[in-house]
Amino acid sequence: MSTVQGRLRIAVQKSGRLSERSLDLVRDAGLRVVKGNNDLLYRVENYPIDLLRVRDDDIPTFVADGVCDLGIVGENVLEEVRNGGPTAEVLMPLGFGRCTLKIAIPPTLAYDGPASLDGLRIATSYPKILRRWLDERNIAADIVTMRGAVEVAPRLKLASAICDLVSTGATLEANGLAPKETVLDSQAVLIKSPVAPEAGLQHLLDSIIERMAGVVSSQGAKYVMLNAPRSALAAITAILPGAGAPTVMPLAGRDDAVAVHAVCQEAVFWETLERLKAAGASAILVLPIEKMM
Ligand SMILES: Nc1ncnc2c1ncn2[C@@H]1O[C@H](COP(=O)(O)OP(=O)(O)OP(=O)(O)O)[C@@H](O)[C@H]1O
Ligand SMILES: O=P(O)(O)OC[C@H]1O[C@H](OP(=O)(O)OP(=O)(O)O)[C@H](O)[C@@H]1O
Ligand SMILES: [Mg+2]
Repeated sequence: MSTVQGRLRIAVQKSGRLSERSLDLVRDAGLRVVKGNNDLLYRVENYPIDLLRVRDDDIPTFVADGVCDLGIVGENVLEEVRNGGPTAEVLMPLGFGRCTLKIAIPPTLAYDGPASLDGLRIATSYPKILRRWLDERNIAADIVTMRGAVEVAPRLKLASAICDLVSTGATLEANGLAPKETVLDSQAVLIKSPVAPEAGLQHLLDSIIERMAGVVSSQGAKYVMLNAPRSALAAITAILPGAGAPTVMPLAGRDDAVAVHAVCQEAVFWETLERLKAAGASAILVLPIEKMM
């Protein structure tokens, strides 16, 4: 049994880059989170659920071992912590915490592809992922494991290259390093324990997962309504970004035109509206979607 005293547990990062968005997801799924005196555990007041707030490195293990039923963690951490034992199941990517694990070098180092790393020392917080990447390419390099501030390693002559997370690239630039290889693309994912909750909580667990999937898929989605000449219907439908089959309805007193309603899964830009208008659409409305299931 993974649960304690009839409550589900969700592991989230306590304080860091994923904390706020993880809490947002939990709240958007309809869970009312109460911050009590206990910093490690936040209670959900409208369901028997607790949020366990921990270091992100511990989340995969907590979920794999059944200490928590669900967890929100970066793919980079999940990959690094992976061992031979039971593993958490990845349910879905969450669309935030996007970053890339990259190998970067100072400009003074000659670089002509991954083979140039042979015989070098590379500093990283992700020794296992890096070792696998190097082994797959038959590169023999030394790995220096650092917990943080990896980007200073070349300046301290601790290593010739680094392998670290990058999003905007500002940290690399500030340290005079240039990215050369992508080792892993990462984002936050929802993970589930292989250990089933007690029978009475299975339904709640399924429902929370379904709600979270709804929150994620409605992110950025828009509801588009417009009027279109019947003759331009095919052209207009083709312009709507990421829309399935739209709903087409008659317009009172107008045989030549229809109303079109569609859920667009991709961003609807001003350019999209201009193209729709040029194709004959009028009275175009773009509305946010609050919930989707
Ligand atoms: N620059 C970035 N941009 C976007 N996402 C990032 C960036 N750096 C890291 N991340 C993602 O956010 C996760 C958490 O990053 P953070 O820096 O808060 O971790 P941490 O310092 O290891 O925190 P903890 O104290 O929980 O161990 C990373 O594992 C990664 O998935
Ligand atoms: O490409 P950038 O946008 O500059 O982001 C990259 C930086 O972000 C991460 O560190 P973070 O700021 O989370 O601090 P940490 O090293 O203390 O975890 C990562 O380790 C890099 O240092
Ligand atoms: Mg960490």
